[in-house]
Amino acid sequence: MERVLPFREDLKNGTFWLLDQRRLPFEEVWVPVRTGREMAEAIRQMVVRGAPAIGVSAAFGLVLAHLAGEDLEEADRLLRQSRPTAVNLFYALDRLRPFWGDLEATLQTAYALWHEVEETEAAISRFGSEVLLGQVLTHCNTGPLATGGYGTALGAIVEGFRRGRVRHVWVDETRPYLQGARLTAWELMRAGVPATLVTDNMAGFLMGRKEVDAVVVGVDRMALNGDFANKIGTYALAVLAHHHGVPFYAALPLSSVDPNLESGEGIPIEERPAQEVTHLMGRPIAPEGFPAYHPAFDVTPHTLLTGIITEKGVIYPPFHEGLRRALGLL
Ligand SMILES: CSC[C@@H](O)[C@@H](O)C(=O)COP(=O)(O)O
Repeated sequence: MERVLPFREDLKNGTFWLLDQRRLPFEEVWVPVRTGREMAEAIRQMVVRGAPAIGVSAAFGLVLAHLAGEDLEEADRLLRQSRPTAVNLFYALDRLRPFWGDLEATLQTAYALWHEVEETEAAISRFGSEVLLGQVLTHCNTGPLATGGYGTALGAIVEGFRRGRVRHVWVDETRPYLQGARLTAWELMRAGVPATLVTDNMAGFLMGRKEVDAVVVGVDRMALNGDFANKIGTYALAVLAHHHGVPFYAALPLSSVDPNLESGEGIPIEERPAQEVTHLMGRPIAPEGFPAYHPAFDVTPHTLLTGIITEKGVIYPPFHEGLRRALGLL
């Protein structure tokens, strides 16, 4: 089954198209983006989301700013402010900065970033498929829609199914934004992988019944010691897995590691509008005006991790050493 990518380029017409992920799986609507400012707004509003996809989109956002004759410093600033947690956004913009004076080089770097997403995720899928077996539980959405490539955690799951290792997937609905119910379920259905949707609070029940052989999730930003930020709810899942002795893996490209952070304490956590908690798909589910809190990510300490699946292989403890070696810092 062909994967659906979150974007397609039409730069000769000055346009980068985004598949509006807010409307999936009900409607497939493509949104044209023509400036860096528009791209920053699309990222903020989660038309496109998922750490690697945000990185590639931001890179093309800067290309659009170039083409549209915008002030690049301003476009770069707006893009950097769009979403704070996924480090891929900053990684991509940092990679482009040296080439600002040269449109062709900026463009080639944006394509290179996209190509690297594909290459690294093919490897992550391969390495990840080798450690997954039986029934796997995943959280949020980490498939092609979240990356522009094959996916990280979901890439490993789909490859594991193709190799006859993964038998069935438990899909966390992922409150409050429902990336699991809306996007992961859609992608697994298209890929023909047997899967069942559960609400986030069912994981403990399933683990208690020995219905989960492994948990695998994606990453928005990992520190050098292996602590990592991912979609809110990941930490609770890791604690449950630890309690039940269920292996817990994080899958990521090494570009999602922030080489400036020694531990997870310094990871900025995005706070999103309370309305995303008080409303479900635009409909209220709480008394009008009732306060709500919406941290969009949480930080899982590395002590709860079994292994880190990267494009260079699976890293096991001690993570600080393995990560530094993989990054070429040792
Ligand atoms: C391969 S995507 C990894 C993460 O970006 C993913 O798990 C996640 O948390 C996405 O959050 P989102 O808020 O939908 O951008």
